Amino acid sequence: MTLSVSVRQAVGPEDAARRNTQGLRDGFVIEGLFRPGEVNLTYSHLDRMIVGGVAPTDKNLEIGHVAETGTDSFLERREAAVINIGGAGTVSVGGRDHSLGFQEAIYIGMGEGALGFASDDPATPALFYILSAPAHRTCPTVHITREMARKVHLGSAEESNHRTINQYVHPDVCESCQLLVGLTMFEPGSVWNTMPAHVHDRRMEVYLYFGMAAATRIFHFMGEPGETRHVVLKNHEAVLSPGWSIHSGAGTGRYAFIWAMAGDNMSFTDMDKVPMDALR
Ligand SMILES: O=C(O)C(=O)C[C@H](O)C(=O)CO
Ligand SMILES: [Zn+2]
Repeated sequence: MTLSVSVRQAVGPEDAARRNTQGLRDGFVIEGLFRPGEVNLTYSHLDRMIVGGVAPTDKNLEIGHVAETGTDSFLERREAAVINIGGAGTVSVGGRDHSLGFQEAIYIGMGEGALGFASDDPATPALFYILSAPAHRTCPTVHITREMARKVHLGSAEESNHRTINQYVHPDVCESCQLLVGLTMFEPGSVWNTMPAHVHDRRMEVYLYFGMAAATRIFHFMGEPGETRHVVLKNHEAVLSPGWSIHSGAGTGRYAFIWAMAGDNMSFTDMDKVPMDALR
């Protein structure tokens, strides 16, 4: 089977607070995203965000019909973004090929038809990370380079959170209906992301952690501010964040992460900051 889809129902805060470690992972953590030669999608009922990984080897892979969307083709009523975090590869959109190098992205507008994926060299396969949300109009498909991303510098070495947020799918870079996508990178020695923490009930969010050594782990914090929990994540694991949950992490070593949001508005800065005294 080259295409598999798993469905995640929405989990509320009271339910999450009662779950043990495995229960939290079952509800929120996405493991095994990049399986060689496969397309692996998770359909989340949080704003109907689809989170996927495609790792082509010697054969090209395709996303055409996805039964869970109830439409003839995957993008009939959806938009998507793809970021490559592996070797060089090609994404075919509506019959046109786009070469994507490491950390390059493509925004794909609604109605573009089937998507094709290929690696330039099966020995160093491309790792295409996919995010897709329902759309209400077609925005132009745009190839987004690392240079095009809007940069926001945050934090400091003293607070161990000196980092740059690279906003790839953002109104200042390209149009989209509801997707906002970016990639956060750290200065050496900085390990904390998104602390002080925030919530945004208007939008869900999903984090994919990558660029980690095999033994590195992320302690990812989630939950309502007064009822926090954590999950321990390794390289290439993603975690879903409902609007009511903080989403913050600390790494035991070097890492980067891709964040993506969908929901009621497109305002990256629309966040409710959580005062330190409110965290428990
Ligand atoms: O490092 C950070 O802080 C982030 O990257 C935060 C995310 O972009 C986010 O949570 C946006 O709502
Ligand atoms: Zn956020």
